[in-house]
Amino acid sequence: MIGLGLIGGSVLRGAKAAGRTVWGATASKEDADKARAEGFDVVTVEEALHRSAEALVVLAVPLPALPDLLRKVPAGTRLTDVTSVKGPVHDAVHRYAPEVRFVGGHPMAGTSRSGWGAGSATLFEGAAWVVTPEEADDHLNDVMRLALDLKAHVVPTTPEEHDEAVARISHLPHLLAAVLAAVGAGGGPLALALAAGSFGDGTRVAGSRPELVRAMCEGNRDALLMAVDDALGRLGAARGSLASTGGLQKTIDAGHEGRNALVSQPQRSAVSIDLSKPGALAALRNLGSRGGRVVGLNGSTATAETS
Ligand SMILES: O=C(O)C(=O)C[C@]1(C(=O)O)C=C[C@@H](O)C=C1
Repeated sequence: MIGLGLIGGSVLRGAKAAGRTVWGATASKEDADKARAEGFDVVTVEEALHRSAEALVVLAVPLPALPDLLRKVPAGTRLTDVTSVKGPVHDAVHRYAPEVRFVGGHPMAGTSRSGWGAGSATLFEGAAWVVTPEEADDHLNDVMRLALDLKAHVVPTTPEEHDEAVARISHLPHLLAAVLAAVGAGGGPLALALAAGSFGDGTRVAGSRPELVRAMCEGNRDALLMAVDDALGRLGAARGSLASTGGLQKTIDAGHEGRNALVSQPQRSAVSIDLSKPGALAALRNLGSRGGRVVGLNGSTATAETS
């Protein structure tokens, strides 16, 4: 594990709790000291990469730190990551570490707190863990096994589809939370004194570390711009309705439907995917694109649920 912040620290703790042999490395002395105090084996980044020949290496560093790190990764290393954007990470791996074996990863869990102290072994329980494989092979199986050990379910897809989806459901919400928090605070002390559930829920992630949010949003610029345009179009229509034309109900109904689709439990059917057969990669991507997920792995057979 390289990077021992919220996500890296949680993967390290969860993997240890699942009975794996783990070690971590971080450039942050503060996170390293805290992890060592909890009994974790923390080494230098160089030592972690040196030990990496037999290990699955998880990179949990912010996107801007990846190129320098990737240049140091030995050829043949089995690598995954937890970065919230996938297209730029795949591009960086192809460019700076073309000889490594890489499966992109993104666990869909977090809190607005950061650093080793905010992590927990159970952070990923019940969460979606995206994988963006370029091949269906033993390395992909190892990455999926890690996610399943941490009690997440695996959603396989392509980097492009991932980036478009998370622009809508993660990066845009962070921007909207920032805007909403600023608008609310603009109402002064009375507005903040009255703030209750809706303001608190809608602005929670505005409490995240600003530089991490910026890196996340800028890392997915193109897809996020499209999501922002969609949001501005809807907000503009809502404003027009409110100011003059009527029809506000349409905007609110569309939101109500979107929320219902999120909270309603889809009917899921169980399927098996033989990962040793040609066509397994397409079958996995197809599963994920339709909202399905892998929930178990037995040898080279994935147990999956379609939605
Ligand atoms: O729950 C939170 O605090 C989060 O922000 C988690 C969240 C998100 O839901 O947008 C944020 C970034 C991660 O890459 C995945 C998930």
